[in-house]
Amino acid sequence: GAKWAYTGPDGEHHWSKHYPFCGGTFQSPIDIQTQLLRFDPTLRPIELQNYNLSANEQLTLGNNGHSIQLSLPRRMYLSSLPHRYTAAQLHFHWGSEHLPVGSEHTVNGRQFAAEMHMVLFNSDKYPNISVAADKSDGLAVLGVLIEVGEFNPAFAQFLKYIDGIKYKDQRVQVPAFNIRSLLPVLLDEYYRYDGSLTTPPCYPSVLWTVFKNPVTISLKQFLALATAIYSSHQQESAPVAMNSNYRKPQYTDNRVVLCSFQG
Ligand SMILES: NS(=O)(=O)c1c(F)c(F)c(S(=O)(=O)CCO)c(N[C@H]2CCc3ccccc32)c1F
Ligand SMILES: [Zn+2]
Repeated sequence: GAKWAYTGPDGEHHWSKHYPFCGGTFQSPIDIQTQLLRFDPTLRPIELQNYNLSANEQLTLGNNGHSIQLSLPRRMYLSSLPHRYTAAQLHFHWGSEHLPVGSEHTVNGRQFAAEMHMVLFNSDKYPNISVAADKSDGLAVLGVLIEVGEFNPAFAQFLKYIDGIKYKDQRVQVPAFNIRSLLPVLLDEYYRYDGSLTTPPCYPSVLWTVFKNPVTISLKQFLALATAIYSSHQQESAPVAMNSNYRKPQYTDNRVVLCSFQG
């Protein structure tokens, strides 16, 4: 499809020219206003199956020009939703060295340093993520807010390989690890709403789950994300640093954000 970016003439205010859904409804991310949340007692703790991967298995870590993404094995899935959602990939959104705020979802207007997204597709109904991507019940994304603080040994498991994916379309194989360790401790405290992909083609096909509790990474780990990655190919003369790869909050309109917790 047509190229898009986070700034300049192909930036987010121009996405809808080539990707009409980006100018539509049910868009993500949004600002989560905690005073307007509705507690829903039917929201069960998130349950991931087969996330404890063994080190003799390998995952593909890649730079797709918009983010860094880690492939996930198809045997990993979410079992706590009405349909089985099978894992596809996880990727990140972050700020820049000089502006360490880069999450997509905000909470009461507060933007966090970064955000991790685990993308899953409805494998009860669709054969793969590409077919599921534009179906209203096609995708589920788990969002994890990231703050700068304590060193995160789980993130280190793949961050130590990012010098191999500095440029667009580079990929490396990394030893698999326990993907659960990337998620917050409490999987029963989250926000839930209907939204979209936050990148073109912005399909309104995502059941969003954003965990209430952030995880932390160290400043050094944040800077690795914000300074070591380029959205340009290696052979290009002018390297373009990949940072601030986040879409701004969209209109909530009359969507109600549910929450799985009280108080
Ligand atoms: N923030 S987000 O969760 O909405 C989101 C992204 F931010 C993002 F960058 C990607 S991508 O594939 O890495 C690049 C552009 O699609 C995807 N990729 C998904 C979307 C559709 C699709 C189809 C095949 C493989 C991956 C994806 C995504 F779901
Ligand atoms: Zn994302």
